[in-house]
Amino acid sequence: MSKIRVYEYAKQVNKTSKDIINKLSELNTPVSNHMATISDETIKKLDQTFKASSKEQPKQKQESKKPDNKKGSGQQSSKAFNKNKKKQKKHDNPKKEAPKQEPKRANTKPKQPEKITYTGSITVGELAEKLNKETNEIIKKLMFLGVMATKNQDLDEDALELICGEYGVEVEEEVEVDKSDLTNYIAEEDPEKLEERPPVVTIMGHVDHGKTTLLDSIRNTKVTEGEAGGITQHIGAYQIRENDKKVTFLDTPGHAAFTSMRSRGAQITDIAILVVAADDGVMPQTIEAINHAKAAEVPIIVAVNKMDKEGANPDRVMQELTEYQLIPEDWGGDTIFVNLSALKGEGIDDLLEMILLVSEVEELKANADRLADGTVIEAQLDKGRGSVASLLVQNGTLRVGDPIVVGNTFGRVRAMVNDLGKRIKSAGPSTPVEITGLNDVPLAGDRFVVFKDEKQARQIGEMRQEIQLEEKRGSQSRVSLDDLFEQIKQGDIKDINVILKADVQGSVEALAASLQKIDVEGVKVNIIHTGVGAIKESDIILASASNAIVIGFNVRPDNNAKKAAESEKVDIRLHRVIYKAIEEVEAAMKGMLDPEFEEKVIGQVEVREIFKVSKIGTIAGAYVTDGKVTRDSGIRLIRDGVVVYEGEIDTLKRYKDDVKEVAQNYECGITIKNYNDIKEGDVIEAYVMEEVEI
Ligand SMILES: Nc1nc2c(ncn2[C@@H]2O[C@H](COP(=O)(O)OP(=O)(O)OP(=O)(O)O)[C@@H](O)[C@H]2O)c(=O)[nH]1
Repeated sequence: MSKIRVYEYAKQVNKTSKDIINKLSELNTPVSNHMATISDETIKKLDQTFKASSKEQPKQKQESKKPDNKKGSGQQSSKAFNKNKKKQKKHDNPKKEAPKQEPKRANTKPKQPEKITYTGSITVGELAEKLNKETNEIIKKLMFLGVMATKNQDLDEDALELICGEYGVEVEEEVEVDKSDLTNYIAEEDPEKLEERPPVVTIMGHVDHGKTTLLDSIRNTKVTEGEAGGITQHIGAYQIRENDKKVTFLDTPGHAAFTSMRSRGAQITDIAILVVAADDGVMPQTIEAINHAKAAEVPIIVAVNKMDKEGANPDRVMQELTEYQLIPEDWGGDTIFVNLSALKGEGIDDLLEMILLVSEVEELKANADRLADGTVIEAQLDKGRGSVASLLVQNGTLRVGDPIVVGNTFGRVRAMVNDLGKRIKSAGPSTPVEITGLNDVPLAGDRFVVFKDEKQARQIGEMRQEIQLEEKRGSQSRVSLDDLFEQIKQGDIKDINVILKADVQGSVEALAASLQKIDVEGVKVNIIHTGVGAIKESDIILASASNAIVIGFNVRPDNNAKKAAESEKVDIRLHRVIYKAIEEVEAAMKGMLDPEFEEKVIGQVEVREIFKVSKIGTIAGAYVTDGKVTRDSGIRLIRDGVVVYEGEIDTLKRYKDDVKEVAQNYECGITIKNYNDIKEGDVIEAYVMEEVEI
């Protein structure tokens, strides 16, 4: 028998959940609430009490519920009743009708639906409507069940199930299908058709520990061995053959690419090779790599590299790694360690053997006999070929001519090339290929799905493109230090969001603290994310999502981050000196608050006479030769073509009157603020500052 919950049982025997709970505690099998499940044995005991009399139940229920009807469900039935008796006269009192309702009851019952559905969430009021009940009745029932809720409150799943259970109504959440979601178009797997597939391997480890050398070494010894005549083609991954089995290596070493893929929801790695140099031991990026692999729940094989070097100490590496729960089999753990020299090509066979072993244990499977889906490894625009994307087929078989949606792009697979530069017609699971034929360039980590029908692929692709465009349009234009002023002026931003990456934690903290102290007229720096290490694609995605600028201190963006920053239009600022970084942000903020002004000369005045007045200073008796001079204009005093003073007008008079401006061909008296050394023959140039339209 399947599990039954207290409220379900209560419903079966026409009792309240509370009755059942009380009975259960009497039977010494107490339960915590109405949702508790009851065992078969307990059910038997309950049956003895409740089912023995259940034959009489309906009658009993009707009788016992009679008084109730007036308060609770009675209201509901009166509503239903009124609905059924539309022609009934208005002055009819439903209460009076109550006794008459009784036989009619059976007819009104279908009014309560057998099943209700909802999407997302449902309020008490909405539920009442769906159940065809009065809201008050639902609220009361909920109270009785220990749930306090008002009409407009959302009900959680438990409460919803509970109350619908009380009414004997089935409830189901309707999940809205997102038509643009590619995963909806991946057909359900037929387990019968699953077959072993090659593992996909990523090589990770600390800088200079030999990741690239190892990748090259494997490729050189293994690829060319089997496939003579091929010309190595960099498509982001390659495949080798060992003991008649294939292994796929992603050839962007390091965990940056691995993580940026993961941040986009793509999980393509089956096995991580952790390269640790035997002469150097565990280093910061070794630990990062371990954490990334663990977070992705990918099995790790440790490759202790540079064994040929003097000072190589594999035991030390093993010892150090025990701290991170990577314990060799010899020491009672389950981590595979392989000693090798990538440079000399020694130990490579052992490593491959171990990869095949782990992959066997992992039981990696796929179905080649279906439409393909997988992930973009990398993509770019090629001048001659247009959009070129390297894809890893993860399931199914990809064929030339297939209608395909890749991320927000779509098309038909026009040409397909493998890692040896050979044109191929089809590619099965775990195969990396490079394709052309897409209408645009997708991003690394994007998912691809093949469609049967080209029309549908186009439709879905266009829908996805449209959504992406909408998102772009809807999102604020990106902040950049260059146009910060404009955006603040328009009231678009109040805080400047910053993502901070630095080489060491100390710098992160110092820079973050200083940036946060900047306050230019209420506009502040808001640090939304900090981290140590290179600027990664995930930083850019975060910046793009939160309209932030990225500041890198002694670090640089990796390639994926650069590409993403370009496409997402995220402003990256790189610095090597802390105060310069602070200065730049502060200057941009001040710049934005002090709008740019441009000087505009409005007139020329000739000094013709000088009057020295003891209390006032020097007054220039002058004549406006060109334009005009105004009371609030700035002035430049020019003597023999040289600016001798720059300042402001103090007083401007015509005869004895203060005036605001004096026009061309008029005489005036001028004093200059804080300056008395005016001479006959000087020229006063008057100018104003005008705000520049940006
Ligand atoms: N002696 C010796 N040197 C090695 C071995 N493997 C790699 N090296 C050397 O170590 C240096 C770094 O190797 P890479 O393969 O570039 O290291 P990496 O981990 O890819 O470095 P990054 O790409 O900078 O992270 C190079 O000078 C290699 O020649 C090895 O097995 N033995």
